[in-house]
Amino acid sequence: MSNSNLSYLFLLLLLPLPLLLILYLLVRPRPVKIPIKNRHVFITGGSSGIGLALAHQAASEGARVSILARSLDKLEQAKQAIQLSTGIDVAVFAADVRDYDAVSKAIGEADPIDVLIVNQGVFVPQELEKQELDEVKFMIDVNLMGSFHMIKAALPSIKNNRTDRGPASIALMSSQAGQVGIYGYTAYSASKFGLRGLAEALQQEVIADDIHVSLIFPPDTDTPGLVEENKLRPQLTSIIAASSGAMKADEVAKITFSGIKSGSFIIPCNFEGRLLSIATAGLAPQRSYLMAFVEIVAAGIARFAALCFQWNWYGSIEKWHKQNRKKWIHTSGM
Ligand SMILES: NC(=O)C1=CN([C@@H]2O[C@H](COP(=O)(O)OP(=O)(O)OC[C@H]3O[C@@H](n4cnc5c(N)ncnc54)[C@H](OP(=O)(O)O)[C@@H]3O)[C@@H](O)[C@H]2O)C=CC1
Ligand SMILES: CCCCCCCCCCCCCCCC(=O)[C@@H](N)CO
Repeated sequence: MSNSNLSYLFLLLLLPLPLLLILYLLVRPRPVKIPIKNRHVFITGGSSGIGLALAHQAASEGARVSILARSLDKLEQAKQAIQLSTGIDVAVFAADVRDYDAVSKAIGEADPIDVLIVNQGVFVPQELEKQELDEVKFMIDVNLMGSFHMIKAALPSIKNNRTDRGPASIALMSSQAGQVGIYGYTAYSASKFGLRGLAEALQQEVIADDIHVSLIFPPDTDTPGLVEENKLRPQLTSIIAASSGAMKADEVAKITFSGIKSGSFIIPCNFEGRLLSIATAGLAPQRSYLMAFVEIVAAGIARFAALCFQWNWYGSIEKWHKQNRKKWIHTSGM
């Protein structure tokens, strides 16, 4: 290469630097580190699946841990399992997140909270046309209203009584189905998209109190909840959800805590999740100037990738309908 070509190459490599510098000065809220050790982590839905893995992880990182769910039996089992593997004594609270009085009572009895993880969730996949409104309401009530109840009840204590007045966190368990609507998930996706509106608005309201909001977006994760879900899932739901690789609850828990500790607003869990988060960055807060840089540079490509996924999904839907029409013609003897 000639000398002048080399200097062009050099200039080209320098081109992103001003943008990086601008982003470094620009991103809000500012970066933050949220400690976990010796602090009180309160996890809803902590007796099973992802919540239980979160409780194990928190205990193993030296946190004080509380878990809340409906069934006292499952809570006691979880408590014993965590005690056995980490030696940490977990506090348990039996309450239904749909019952605000029961939630407030639990929060009143618990120690002041430093990190609240609102993880409880229910999922009944079915086409809206077939789904009873009771089921729709059940998902909205547990996943969305239940999260409001938890946050509303816990906020005063997080704000005023937390350990050492250090930075606090409120983390909400969404789903990749809370970033893109998926066949069979009208109610579930709506409940999880709702959490994002809640989280974006809440972050602006609590930033002055040094409280930091996170949203976690896992793909299909191997849990007792997923085993139940799989018994009901429409075939197309499974086909489309398989666009993102499945994970273990332990992996999701590890990623969740590293995201919470770095104050990330959006916490993707796998490679597809990172793509999805770039494609749906929207007006979400971003503390990392490097991630902000990636979002800006990759925006066009991510939109193109999103359109490719939609092409693939609508192709599956079309194919499924064609096959089923054939079956129908066949069975009805036409
Ligand atoms: N597994 C997956 O594929 C994915 C899950 N998610 C989300 O992760 C979260 C956890 O899911 P997962 O671990 O699979 O679920 P599980 O069904 O394994 O566990 C759910 C937990 O929530 C509790 N819970 C359910 N309803 C209520 C209620 N009304 N009040 C209080 N607690 C309740 C359950 O205990 P109890 O029944 O005793 O109340 C249990 O502890 C959910 O928000 C889910 O939407 C996101 C993406 C993928
Ligand atoms: C740029 C474009 C990137 C595209 C990647 C797209 C992948 C989307 C897959 C969505 C999977 C939804 C799983 C829901 C899991 C869940 O919440 C239920 N198991 C209930 O718990």
